[in-house]
Amino acid sequence: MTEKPPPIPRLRAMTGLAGRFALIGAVLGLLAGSFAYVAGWLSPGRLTPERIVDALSARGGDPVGHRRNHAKGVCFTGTFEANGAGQRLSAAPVLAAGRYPVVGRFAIATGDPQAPDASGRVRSMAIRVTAPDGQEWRSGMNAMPVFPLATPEAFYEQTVAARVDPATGRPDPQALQRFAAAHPETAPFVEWARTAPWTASYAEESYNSLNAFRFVDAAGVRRNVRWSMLASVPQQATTPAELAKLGPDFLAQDLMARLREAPLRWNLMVTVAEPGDPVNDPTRAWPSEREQVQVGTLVVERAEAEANGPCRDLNFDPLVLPAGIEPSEDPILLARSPAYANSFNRRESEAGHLPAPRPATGGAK
Ligand code: HEM
Repeated sequence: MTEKPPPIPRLRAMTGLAGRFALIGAVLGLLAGSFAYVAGWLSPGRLTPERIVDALSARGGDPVGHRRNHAKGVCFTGTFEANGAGQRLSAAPVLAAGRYPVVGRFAIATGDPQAPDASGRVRSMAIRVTAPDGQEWRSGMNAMPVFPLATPEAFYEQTVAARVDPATGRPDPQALQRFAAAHPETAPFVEWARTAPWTASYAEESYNSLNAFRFVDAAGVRRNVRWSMLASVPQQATTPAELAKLGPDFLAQDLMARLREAPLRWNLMVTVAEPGDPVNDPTRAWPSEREQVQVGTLVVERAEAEANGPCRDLNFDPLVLPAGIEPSEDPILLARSPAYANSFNRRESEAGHLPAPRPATGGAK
């Protein structure tokens, strides 16, 4: 039997090198494949954050330099005063009795940063509460009791159906009707939009998490919850026709006028689900008799125009949560985080179109 001569050192070095190149090539190929997968190139029909935000951007004119949804808003700063009652439900540091700084934003759910305020049926409050150890609780809440849709796919389809037809300046009514007929789950939201009073003030609205989350107490016990910021200013019902007479920007003007007189307060109420309550479907409200715990008060002290305000470069990603608060498996909630990141990346990279030059200190967050 003849033995194979050992490879000469140079050849051995080369085969070693070829092996390493092959490995690097394989790793690069895998990486490229994963990027292509995430970007949706391998399955053009798949719904990606990019496609959702493209659809939001295409409803009217693309709001370059602005949020692709809730594009018109105003920044605020204030304090969350936790009373400690929330600690029974969650070990989150911002629920331990104490006062924590807040940066927030009120907005209307529109794709147009110049939309007249009277056109905004859905108003919102977003907050970032920071604990002394740096942990943050970010939350985006809307002033309606339920969300219209239960899946990101339905959200996407509705956004496409609501696209403004350049010929008429309005969405195609037939496309909207077809969408509504195919989505009976929108009924509770539609009923709210038809019957709930319109108000002339962000201060008169209460704001709801709509998605469910999980509170984890110090012993590791998990409970399904939703939360609401309850207004302390009574509602004064008005009509869209009356609101239109107040000019396009009455919401920010009203907020600033009120804050020149005194701070504004909202009570943070946590609602605890019972077994069987729908946790992964924000179109369905929970029964009104569920346990509610008031865990603190949001005190809004100061409002500033968004153009150069402290909320402009913030992403109120609802999955930035402190230890003690976890997401549910609600597909809408899980789709929000990557869509907000995509919208955030677009607007932050459109520096020339930002509402005002970026301040010298402090970048995007
Ligand atoms: C699949 C469902 C949803 C999608 C794709 C979506 C998408 C978006 C996007 C892209 C933004 C702009 C983010 C940014 O540039 O910072 C936004 C803002 C916002 N969304 Fe949603 N959203 C969804 C569902 C919801 C739900 C269920 C709520 C519940 C309350 C909500 C509340 C808000 C609020 C409050 C803002 C404004 C945040 C701010 O003031 O910066 N969204 N949404």
